[in-house]
Amino acid sequence: MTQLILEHVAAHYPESPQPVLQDISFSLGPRELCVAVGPSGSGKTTLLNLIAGFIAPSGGSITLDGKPVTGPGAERGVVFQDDVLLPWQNVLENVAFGLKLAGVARRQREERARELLALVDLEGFAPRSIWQLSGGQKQRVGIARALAAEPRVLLLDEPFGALDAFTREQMQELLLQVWRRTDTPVFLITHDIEEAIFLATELVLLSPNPGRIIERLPLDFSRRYAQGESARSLKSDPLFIETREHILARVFATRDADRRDKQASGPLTPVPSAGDERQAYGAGR
Ligand SMILES: Nc1ncnc2c1ncn2[C@@H]1O[C@H](COP(=O)(O)OP(=O)(O)OP(=O)(O)O)[C@@H](O)[C@H]1O
Repeated sequence: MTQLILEHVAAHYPESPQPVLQDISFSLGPRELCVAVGPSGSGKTTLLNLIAGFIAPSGGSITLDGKPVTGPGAERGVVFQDDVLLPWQNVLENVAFGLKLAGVARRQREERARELLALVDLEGFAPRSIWQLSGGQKQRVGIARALAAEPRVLLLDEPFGALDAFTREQMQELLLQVWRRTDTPVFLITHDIEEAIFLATELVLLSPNPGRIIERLPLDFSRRYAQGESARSLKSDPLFIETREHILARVFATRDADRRDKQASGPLTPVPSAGDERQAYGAGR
């Protein structure tokens, strides 16, 4: 049973005067989908990069099934916001690329890639070129490619951030279908609070300066979706709206505290309107 455990993790870039992340502890187990949400600069990407093994923590520990994470590895599949697919290869070859590098025979890897394309609703797209795909389709290829090596954990860095609102909602539902069918634990970061509440079985709310967890919230909207409730009815459920307003209030409260600290020590910064801010956190729809 997969278990990713972070204990008192800290991160410090040599250039920055204070830690970027401080005292981060949480775990991710089977059938869980952990979403880290927080304003820009709260360290979301840094956290994902630590789990992926792209950077090393300056304190604390990260283990996957008891083994310390010391660098990138095939047991952690990563999908980025602007997933870089190989433009000179077709869709099938892109999905099978990691398997080719791992020495898997052509027939086997193509069979596996076709299964994954079916999983992300891209049957029939195998021979297409990358430039013939929409943004949402490219992200689906990215998810299929990340799953090809049968990772024990799937890590997604703002995977739907560049998509229009409609495609984004479709992709959220697709991700939940993939999550339910593969049983792969997922760690996802986003700045979109509504997306976080819809997808998470546990929501981790980060606050900046230094990045730290200010709230952990168990949620069950994604499980209810997996059991057949529609996304629309879940997102208009009074509990969903109450949770969204609660998280927004916490984000604004820490933002205000942060701004007071900055104004006490420097020149005034322009204050965005409340509407702009709700939009920035995906709550203006
Ligand atoms: N390679 C780096 N070197 C130095 N500082 C960095 C580096 N990467 C990020 N930072 C700083 O660390 C802080 C957290 O950045 P990070 O990208 O992890 O936050 P984020 O929450 O993902 O932000 P966003 O939502 O804007 O992507 C920021 O202040 C950023 O400037």
